[in-house]
Parts: sequence; structure tokens; C-alpha cells
Amino acid sequence: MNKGYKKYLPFQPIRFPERTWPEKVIDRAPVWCSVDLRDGNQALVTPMNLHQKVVFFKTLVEIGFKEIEVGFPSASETEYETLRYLIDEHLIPDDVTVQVLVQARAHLIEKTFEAIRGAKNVIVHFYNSTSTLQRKVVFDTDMEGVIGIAMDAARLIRQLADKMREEYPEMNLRFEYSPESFSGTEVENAVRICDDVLEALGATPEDKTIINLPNTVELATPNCFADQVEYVATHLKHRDCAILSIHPHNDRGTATAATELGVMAGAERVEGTVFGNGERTGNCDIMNLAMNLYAQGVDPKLDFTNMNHIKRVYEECTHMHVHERHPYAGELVFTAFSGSHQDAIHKGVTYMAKTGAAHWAVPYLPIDPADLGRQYEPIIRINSQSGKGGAAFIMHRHFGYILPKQMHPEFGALIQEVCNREGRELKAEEVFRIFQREYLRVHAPYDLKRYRLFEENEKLDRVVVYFDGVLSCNGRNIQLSGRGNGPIDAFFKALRSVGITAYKFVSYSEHAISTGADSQAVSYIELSHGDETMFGVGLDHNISLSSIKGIICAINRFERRAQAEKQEK
Ligand SMILES: CC(=O)SCCNC(=O)CCNC(=O)[C@H](O)C(C)(C)COP(=O)(O)OP(=O)(O)OC[C@H]1O[C@@H](n2cnc3c(N)ncnc32)[C@H](O)[C@@H]1OP(=O)(O)O
Ligand SMILES: CC(C)C(=O)C(=O)O
Repeated sequence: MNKGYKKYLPFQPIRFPERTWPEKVIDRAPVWCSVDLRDGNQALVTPMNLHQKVVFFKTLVEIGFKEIEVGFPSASETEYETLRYLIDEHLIPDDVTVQVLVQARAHLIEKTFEAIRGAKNVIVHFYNSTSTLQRKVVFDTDMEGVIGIAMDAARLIRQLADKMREEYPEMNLRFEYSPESFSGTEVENAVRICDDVLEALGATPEDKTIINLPNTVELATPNCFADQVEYVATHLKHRDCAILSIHPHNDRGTATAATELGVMAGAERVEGTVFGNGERTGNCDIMNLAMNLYAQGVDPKLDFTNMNHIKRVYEECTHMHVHERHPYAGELVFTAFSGSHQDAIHKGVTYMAKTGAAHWAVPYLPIDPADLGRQYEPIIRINSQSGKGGAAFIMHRHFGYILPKQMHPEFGALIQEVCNREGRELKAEEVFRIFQREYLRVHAPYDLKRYRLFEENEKLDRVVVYFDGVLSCNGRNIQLSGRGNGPIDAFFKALRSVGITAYKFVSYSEHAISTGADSQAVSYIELSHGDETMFGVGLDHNISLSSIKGIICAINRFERRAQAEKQEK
């Protein structure tokens, strides 16, 4: 037995019975800040170059981000140049604020101020670690020492900002402070340092500073983080001078939950990345969070309709991959292979179309794929796990054939047999080819060579239909004729007149089908032979002929099977 777990200590949650967040419901979007170009970028094997950052920046603007952390301009030439390029080339829309990150270190802060000259809207974001662990091992200091680092930085930032505002009066300059590793910091200490920083920066209710609480390393279940956030939200002396922000990471795989609970706990702003790229297991995934709101009927204030394009830009710029099962964005998240899911989706989609339902309600599909620019086509894909409903859905959605419900088991079994034999998924076109082979291209042993159908009024209220025609059977022509109360009846009588008597009519359905500009009738005819039933399909511009073709198809299919069984014996 591996006893390695013994080297870990459990997280000590704060005691906070006053919490109110469990009763809260998120009914509006927080302010979103994308940190793709900073936290996402610093975690890449090969960080983005200037071109990639600019392309990504433009995509973030298209999505609707109004706050974008563009980098750490004091860290490298590329970071500095990218910011300058965005400013000098006027690529930052007037309603977008660029954010820059810097450590609480004087020379880096000075360089950062040099980089932001002339930008219209800027947030200078500075941070230092406050956690018990980092105080001890990184800074080798106590809480007073860590507060001192933050205060020196805050004072310098205020001074440089005053100077810059004089030089560039049109600049809208704001501040953000992160007690980095907040979730590993005693909450009382976090409140203390944040209040001190708010005072040092001169924050007011009219000119708020962003206080950003990072779950730098996710250490505990999301409820623990929510308690910490609500504690700060309710204990900050200068709460009215602060915009409360959170910056969750995903070390335990629960960043989405931690962010949602953090917002319920009082966070008004969220920092994250669009597909969750970021240090280690990543940042919280803003696309995921925004679409969660959307699927609850809340306007997320971000637009992911063009998901495939966003995904392409992300993958090209970062060389990361959006997983097939990624919420909302993955290749397979709107696909059902299994039979019962396909059946329920098919019924749900049909029900919505039939009833004109105002709200989305399709089993197994929490969101309409079309809202993310995804098509219906890939929703149902066919492999050996699929059922009859899936094959019928494909025939309907892709090719316009509405197979009657009684026919689903027969066609489903044909498809499943091929899937099992081939051991792979069948594409929609392959499903259609099987349908063509089994139903539309069955011209032997019987084939209709010539025919004439006409009606006579026997009495004023009674129409009699006459069928006259020639059937070929294995090269031999058979003349046949019959009369009945409709084309199907007349044809059956004609068949009986030449000794084809074993087949009984069971059911019939038909609908119009458009193939380009052309419209035809498709008839589904179910016949019985002894205890067995089988379907035939007829397609023709003439509705009467389509049903006669359907009858011949069903008879041919019975005959072929009998022949195959004979050969097997
Ligand atoms: C959780 C996060 O994601 S925070 C963001 C992290 N992102 C990055 O660091 C990416 C960009 N950073 C860099 O390129 C570099 O770190 C630079 C250029 C900013 C600084 O480089 P350097 O000074 O050469 O190295 P480094 O970052 O290792 O500095 C470590 C020193 O800074 C101190 N330090 C680290 N962070 C901070 C901080 N936020 N505030 C104050 N001091 C800090 C350390 O205690 C250490 O001090 P010491 O030398 O007295 O022991
Ligand atoms: C700088 C801070 C916000 C950060 O990136 C983190 O703590 O993860």
C-alpha cells in the first residue's frame, strides 16, 4: 500500500458560520478580465510572439472583453513591445482597458509606467505573495515585512501615476492589487494588507481600486475559497473603495466551481482565460463560466457564437489543444453515440419543432449547439452503441426522409449490423448509401416496366381505380391488371390476379421530399408475409406510383431474403 499521502496536511478551512453565499444565485455577469496574454502566456512552452499576441488580443476584443491583461511589460522585450505596439498602432478600442502586471519591486514598476505611456485606459496590477508559506520560504519575513513590500510599491505607484496623469491628462489610470497566494493566507492578514494598500493608493468610492483575491494554487474544496472571499468582502474597512475580484486556478480541477461560489460570495469581477489555459492545470475558464450563465438564461456579456473560430485562433496562437470533451467547445460535446441518448434527442428536437416551444428543452443537450455556431449534423453519430432513433434522426436531419416509427427497428438493425461488421463509426452519407441500397435501388426480382392508373366514378360518390401494367420478373414480362378503391388496393388486386398472393398490406405513410428544386413523394409501405413484416420505400414525382414502387420494393426485399436463406442452407 502506498503511504505517500501521509506526507500531506489537510487544508484548514476558516470558521465562518456567518456565510451567506450558499443562498445566493448568480443573476448577472461579473466583470470579466482575460489574462490569456499574461497568465496564459507565461505558462506556455513557447510564449506567444508579438504577432500571435496581437491576433489573440483582437479575438478577445471580438468576444467582448472590456478588460484584458496584455502582459508583464517589465519582464521582457516582447512583452514591452507588444504593449507599445497595441498603444502606438491604436489597436485598443476606447471601451477596452488594458491591464499590466508587475511585481511589487521598484525598478519593475518604473519600467511598467514607461511602457503604458499614452494608453487611454490602463489598470496597473501589482502583487506580492502574502501566504504563510511564501512569507517563510520566499521572502524570509513576517507579515509586517510583506505589508512593507506592498506599501512601498503602492506609494511608488501612486506617485508615478500622479506624474503620468499630469503628463497625459486624458489617461484613465486605475490600480489593482493582488495578495498573491491569498487562499494560503490567514484571512485577517489578507484583509489587513488589502485595507492598507487601499489607503496607500488613495482609493475612494469614486475612484475604486481592484482588490483581486487569487486562488493562486487551488488548495481546498470550492466552498473553502467562497468562505475566504465572503470573509474579505464583509471585513474590509474600505470595502466601498474596492472592486472585489477573484483569480482562481484549477489545481484540484474545480476552478469553475470555485469561481462560481466566489461570485456568490461577493466577487464582482473574475480573472481567467478563455479555455482555462494557465499555470499548471490552468486558470478558471471564462468561456465555461460565461456559457454556464448563458445556459441559465443570464446574459454573460461575452459572445462565443463563433466558437470554432475562437478555438482555431487559440490553438494557433498557443499551440494548446481544446480537448474533445471540453465543456461547450469540445469536438464531441454535442454528439450522442448511444442509442437511448439519440432517441431522446431526436424526440426532443422534434417536440420543440412541433410545439414551437419558446425555451430550449432537449434531453442530453443542455444548450442549443447553434448558439455556439455548431450545427445539428454532428449531434447524433452512428456506431455500434447507436440505436434505431439515431439512424432515423440522420435520415431525417440530413436527407429529409421521415421514416415511420414502425420502420425504425428494421432500419436501425440494418445500420447496426454494418457498424458491428466494420467495427467503426458510420458517416451520415454511409447511412444514406445503406438506405439507398436496401430500399431505393431494389429492382429485382420484380420491376415495373409499364403501368397505367385511371379512375372512374362508379356512382357519384364512389371512385374506382384501375391498374394496368407490366411487371418483369427475372427477365419474364407479366401483364397484370386490377381494380380497387385506391391505387394501392388496385395494384394488390392486380398482383393477386397473377398469383402473387402471399403478401398482406400492413401500413402506409408518405411525405413530400425536396431534392434541390425538385419535389417528390416518398412512400413507406409495410407488408407482411406469414408472421413477418418488412418495409419497402418508393420515391416518385407521382404519389400513386411512389406507393406502388414501395410495394414492389417490400416484395423484392422479402424475396431476396428468402433466396439468401435458401442459399445459406
Ligand atoms: C502567480 C503568478 O503567476 S505571478 C506572475 C508571475 N509571472 C512571471 O513571473 C512572469 C514574468 N517574470 C519574469 O520574467 C521575472 O520574474 C522578472 C523579469 C519579472 C523578474 O526577474 P528577476 O528579478 O530576475 O527574478 P525573479 O522573478 O526570480 O525575482 C526573485 C526575487 O524577487 C522577489 N519577488 C518575487 N515576486 C515578488 C513580488 N511580487 N513582489 C516583490 N518581490 C518579489 C523574490 O522574493 C526574489 O527576491 P530575492 O532575489 O531577494 O530572493
Ligand atoms: C498575480 C496573481 C494574480 C496571479 O497570477 C496568481 O496568483 O495566480
